[in-house]
Amino acid sequence: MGIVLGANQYGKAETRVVRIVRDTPRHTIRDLNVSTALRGDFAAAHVDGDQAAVLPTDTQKNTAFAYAKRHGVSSPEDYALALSERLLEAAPAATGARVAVDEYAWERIQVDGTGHDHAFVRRGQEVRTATVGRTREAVAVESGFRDLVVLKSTGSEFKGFLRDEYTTLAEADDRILATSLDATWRHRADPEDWDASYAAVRALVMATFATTYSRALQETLYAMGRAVLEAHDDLAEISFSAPNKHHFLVDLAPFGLDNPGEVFVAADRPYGLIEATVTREEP
Ligand SMILES: O=c1[nH]c(=O)c2[nH]c(=O)[nH]c2[nH]1
Repeated sequence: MGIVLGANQYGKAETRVVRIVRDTPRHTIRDLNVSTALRGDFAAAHVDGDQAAVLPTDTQKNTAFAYAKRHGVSSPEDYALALSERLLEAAPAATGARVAVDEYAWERIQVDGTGHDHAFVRRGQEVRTATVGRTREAVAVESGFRDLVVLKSTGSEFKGFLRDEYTTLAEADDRILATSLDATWRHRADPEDWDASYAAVRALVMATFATTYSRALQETLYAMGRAVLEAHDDLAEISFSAPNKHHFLVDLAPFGLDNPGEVFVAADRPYGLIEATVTREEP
């Protein structure tokens, strides 16, 4: 039996691109981590050592910087759309390009109640993500975030679960629910404003987390997904990955203290990992 090359792709991972707009004294900043990959007919490079069709990863990195200037970064999605188009143009052997962008948010430093023109502080919350997958026929855009850490100190229970001889978990009527949420959502139409679309989905996810009584993290994920798809007709699907950051009640009885849901130990590992996609029914 012969040996053949299977699936392959190549590109430059984690190019750190920082774009400042300084046309006026009030600057803006977009801080990106950009990964590009090409796939297609690159068999000769693998099998014969022939680089004729290979657009170097160094060039892909340079293009990421050049496009931050030429095209600009009005949003991670818009930038990734432009960069993916250019990479397909530049590499005729490629059938597909994938551009994945992480964005780190900065906000203006407040001085005497106003945001400074050119001094910023890193906003330490989630990382925003955008991924464009482009072929010569089609383009798909996914937006999302990683590591949005949220917690509610009541309004969450977990009970009525299946028990067997290895089950020791006590039923919880009122527990802490905490997670470091990852989410990605797939667009079926481009919104007018990528930043506004991102902000709206993020806000809705958080509001639903806050206001939905949770009988399990599974129910919370579904509620968040349903709320997003109901409100945003332009989205096809949303997926969540949510580690259940367990908070266990500490037994303070040895110290003569009661503990009605006040002192917890935040456990590190292991953690439950709850994942779900919420999608639309086939027509
Ligand atoms: O929200 C939860 N879902 C589970 O499936 C689960 N399993 C578990 O032990 N605790 C929890 N919590």
